Amino acid sequence: MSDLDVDVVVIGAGPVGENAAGRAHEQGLSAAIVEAGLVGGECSYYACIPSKALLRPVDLLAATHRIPGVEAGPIDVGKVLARRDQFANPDDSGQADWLSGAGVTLLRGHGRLAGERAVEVTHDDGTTTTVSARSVVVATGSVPTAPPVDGIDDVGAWTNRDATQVKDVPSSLLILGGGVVGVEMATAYVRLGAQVTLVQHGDRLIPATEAEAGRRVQAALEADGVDVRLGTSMTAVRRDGADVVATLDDGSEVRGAELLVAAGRRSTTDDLGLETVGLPPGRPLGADDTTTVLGDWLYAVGDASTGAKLTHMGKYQARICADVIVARAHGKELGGRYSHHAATAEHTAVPQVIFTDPQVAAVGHSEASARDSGLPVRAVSFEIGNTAGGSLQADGYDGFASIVVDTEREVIVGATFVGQDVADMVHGATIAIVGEVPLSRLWHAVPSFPTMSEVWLRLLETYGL
Ligand SMILES: Cc1cc2nc3c(=O)[nH]c(=O)nc-3n(C[C@H](O)[C@H](O)[C@H](O)COP(=O)(O)OP(=O)(O)OC[C@H]3O[C@@H](n4cnc5c(N)ncnc54)[C@H](O)[C@@H]3O)c2cc1C
Ligand SMILES: NC(=O)c1ccc[n+]([C@@H]2O[C@H](COP(=O)([O-])OP(=O)(O)OC[C@H]3O[C@@H](n4cnc5c(N)ncnc54)[C@H](O)[C@@H]3O)[C@@H](O)[C@H]2O)c1
Repeated sequence: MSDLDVDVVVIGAGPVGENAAGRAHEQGLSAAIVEAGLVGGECSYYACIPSKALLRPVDLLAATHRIPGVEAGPIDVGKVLARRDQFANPDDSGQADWLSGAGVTLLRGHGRLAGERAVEVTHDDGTTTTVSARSVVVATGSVPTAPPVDGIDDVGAWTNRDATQVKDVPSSLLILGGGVVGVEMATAYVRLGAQVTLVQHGDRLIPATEAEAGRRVQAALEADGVDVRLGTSMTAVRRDGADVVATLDDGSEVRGAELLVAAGRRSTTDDLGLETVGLPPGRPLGADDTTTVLGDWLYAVGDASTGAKLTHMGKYQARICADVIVARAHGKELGGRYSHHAATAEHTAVPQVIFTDPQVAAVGHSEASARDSGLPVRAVSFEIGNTAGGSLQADGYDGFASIVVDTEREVIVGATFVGQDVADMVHGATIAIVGEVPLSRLWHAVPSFPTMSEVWLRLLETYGL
C-alpha cells in the first residue's frame, strides 16, 4: 500500500481504538487504524463477550432453582458453546465493514512509531506502509502476565483466549489467580461441569472490591464445589499424563486437565517503537486527563494506558481523546473537569460488574480505598433480601448493597451491590457519584415498589436520614 497522510492514526483496533478513530472521523478528521490481529480486539473474541456468553446461561439456570416450580436444566453445554460462537466467532469481517462504513481506513499489520507523528505498518507479507499524521493514538490493549512458577511455559497453560473459546469443557480445571477473570471463569466452568480448583495467593478473592463481596463470591463458589485455596501460591507445575499437576507453597499438590493462568494483564507497549520518541517500552503509557502522553500529538487510551483496564472506561477515554484531537485541530481551547476534554471519571467513578453469582457491581471507592485516600467516610450496608423486591426476586436472596459516604460533603463516593441480577443497579450509583448528589436530595429519589432498588431507601435510613 502506498504511504498515507491523515489527521489521526490509531494503533490497535480493539473496542477502544475503533471508538477513537470513529469519533474523530465523525467530526470531520481523516482517520486510519492499524490492526495486527482481529478488528474488535480482545474484548470481542476472547474476553468480555465470550465470557459473558458462557456466564449468562449458567446464571439464568441457577436463578430458576431459587423459585419453586420453575426449575430448569440440565444445561446443554453444546448449545451454550454454539450460542457463544454466534457472539464471538473469531471472524472480524463485520467489524472491518463497520470501520469502512464509518469512513476509517483500515491497515492490517503491526504498527510501530517511527519518530514524531509517524507510524510504520509492517504487513503480513513483509511490505511496509508509512503513515504520517497530526495525531497518533496508541490503543494496543494488553496481554496476560505469566507469574514466576517453575514449568509454567511447558504445560500448555491456558490464557483467557483458550478459556473463552473452549470447544470441549475439560473434566477439571486449575485456575491460577482469584481476580476478576479467575472468579468469572470458575463460575462458568464449575457450572458447565468441570471440577475447579482456584489458587489465589492473596487472603481474599477479587481484592479490589469490598471485603464482604469477596467473601460472598467465595462462599458461592465453594457451595458450587470449587476448591478455593487462599493465601497460597503455585511454586511449580508439570504435566503428568493428561493432567497438569501444580505444587503449592504449603507442599500439597493439586491437579486438573488444564491450567488457566488468570494473574493479571500488562499493557502491550513493548514492540511499539516508543524508543523512537524517547519513551521507555514495555510499560503502560501514562496519559494525563486529556489522554495526552507527549506534546500535542501522542495519545494513549484503553488497556495500553495507565487508566482502568475495562472496556467501558477505555471507550470513555477514546471519546475524550477524539474530542481533544478535534479541538486541537481547530485551534480551540480545551475545557476543564467534566468537559468533553477530561477523563475526570477515571478519578472518581469507575464502575465494574463482575458476572459471578452473586454478581458484584461496584463504582467509585471501597471503604478501604476511601480511607487510604484520606477521605472522611462512613459506610453502611443493607441486605437486599430484606427488601420486598429482593425477596420476590429469589427465595433466600443472598446479597447486599453498601454505600461509602463522604461525611463532610454528605455525598456518596462509592457503592457496591452484590447479589443475583444487580448488574444494572450500579448505574444509579454512578450517576449519584458523578453528579455529587447530596444525600438530602437523594432522599427524594423514590425507588419503585417492589423492586430491589428499594435498598437505596434502606441504605439512606441506615445512614440516619
Ligand atoms: C476474560 C476477560 C473478560 C473481560 N471482561 C470484561 C467485561 O466484562 N467488561 C469490561 O469492561 N472489561 C472486560 N475485560 C477487559 C477488556 O477486555 C479490556 O479492558 C478491553 O479489551 C480493552 O480494550 P482495548 O481496545 O484497549 O484493547 P484490546 O481489546 O486488547 O485491543 C487492542 C488491539 O490492538 C491490537 N494491537 C496490539 N499491538 C498492536 C500493534 N503494534 N499494531 C497493530 N495492532 C496492535 C491487538 O491485536 C488488539 O486487537 C475482560 C478481560 C478479560 C481478559
Ligand atoms: N467483568 C469485568 O469487568 C472483567 C472480567 C474479566 C477481566 N476484567 C479485567 O481484566 C483484567 C485482568 O483480569 P485478571 O483477573 O487477569 O487480573 P486481576 O489483576 O484482576 O487479578 C489477578 C489475580 O491474580 C492473583 N495472582 C497474581 N499472581 C499470582 C500468583 N503467582 N499466584 C496466585 N495468585 C496470583 C492476584 O492476587 C489477583 O487477585 C483486569 O483489569 C480486570 O478488571 C474485567
